[in-house]
Amino acid sequence: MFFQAVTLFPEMFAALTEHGVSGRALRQGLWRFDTVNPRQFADNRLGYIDDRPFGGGPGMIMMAAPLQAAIGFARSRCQGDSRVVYLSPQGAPLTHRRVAALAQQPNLILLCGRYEGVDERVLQTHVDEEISIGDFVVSGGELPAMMLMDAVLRLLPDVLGDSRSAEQDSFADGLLDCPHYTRPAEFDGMPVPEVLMSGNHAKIAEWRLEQSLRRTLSRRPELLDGRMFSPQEARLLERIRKEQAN
Ligand SMILES: c1cc(-c2cnc[nH]2)ccn1
Repeated sequence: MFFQAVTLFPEMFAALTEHGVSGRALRQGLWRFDTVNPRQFADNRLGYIDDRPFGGGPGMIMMAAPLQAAIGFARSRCQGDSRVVYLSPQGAPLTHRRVAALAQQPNLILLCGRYEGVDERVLQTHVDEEISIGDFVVSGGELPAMMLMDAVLRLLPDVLGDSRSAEQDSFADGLLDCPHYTRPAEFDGMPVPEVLMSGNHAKIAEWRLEQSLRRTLSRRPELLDGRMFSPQEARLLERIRKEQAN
């Protein structure tokens, strides 16, 4: 996977490239990263890359030409297909399913806007999809881009070192994750659920699945809409729903 970020703040991406699982994987060569700063493509002496919005209104808009040139340069560095993603509150919500699809791409170019946004004409001609990480506005696309990158990188082979971790993540099976515990066995007078100390791996797995179903049903019931259930999941759901009905 070759990630490129079109960004006015390339140094922000150190959060991913110099730290944690993603930084280690980068050093191991499991993925590649580079940035392109639109300011180097400004077609004026002072490096302007934004201007006032036609029609008036607050703030500035990023101009189309420097962004188009930056995206073109990023694409020229890709071997094979590349996909351009613009991070914006107007985009389609990022879900695990979308992350898994993006993880299949060899080259992803992430366009990070600043100011009040970017000229619509570059979105219409050079962006393949718009993605939102939530219904809120932040100062720019860089943090949303890093969240998308982190979620994608966790799904790449060998990045986590233990593939079970990604499978256990919330949403990996369409359910919220179960509760987790570690030492001490009693903390602040609160014990660890006995089943987790039993050494019975089948019972532990069933307890964890039941907890995931309970948590999903109570916190995000819409995630269960249209989802297929295994016989074990259906049995556990039936038991939970009966219990809640009484
Ligand atoms: C993706 C991008 C953004 C965003 C980009 N620039 C300001 N906010 C917000 C949510 N999801």
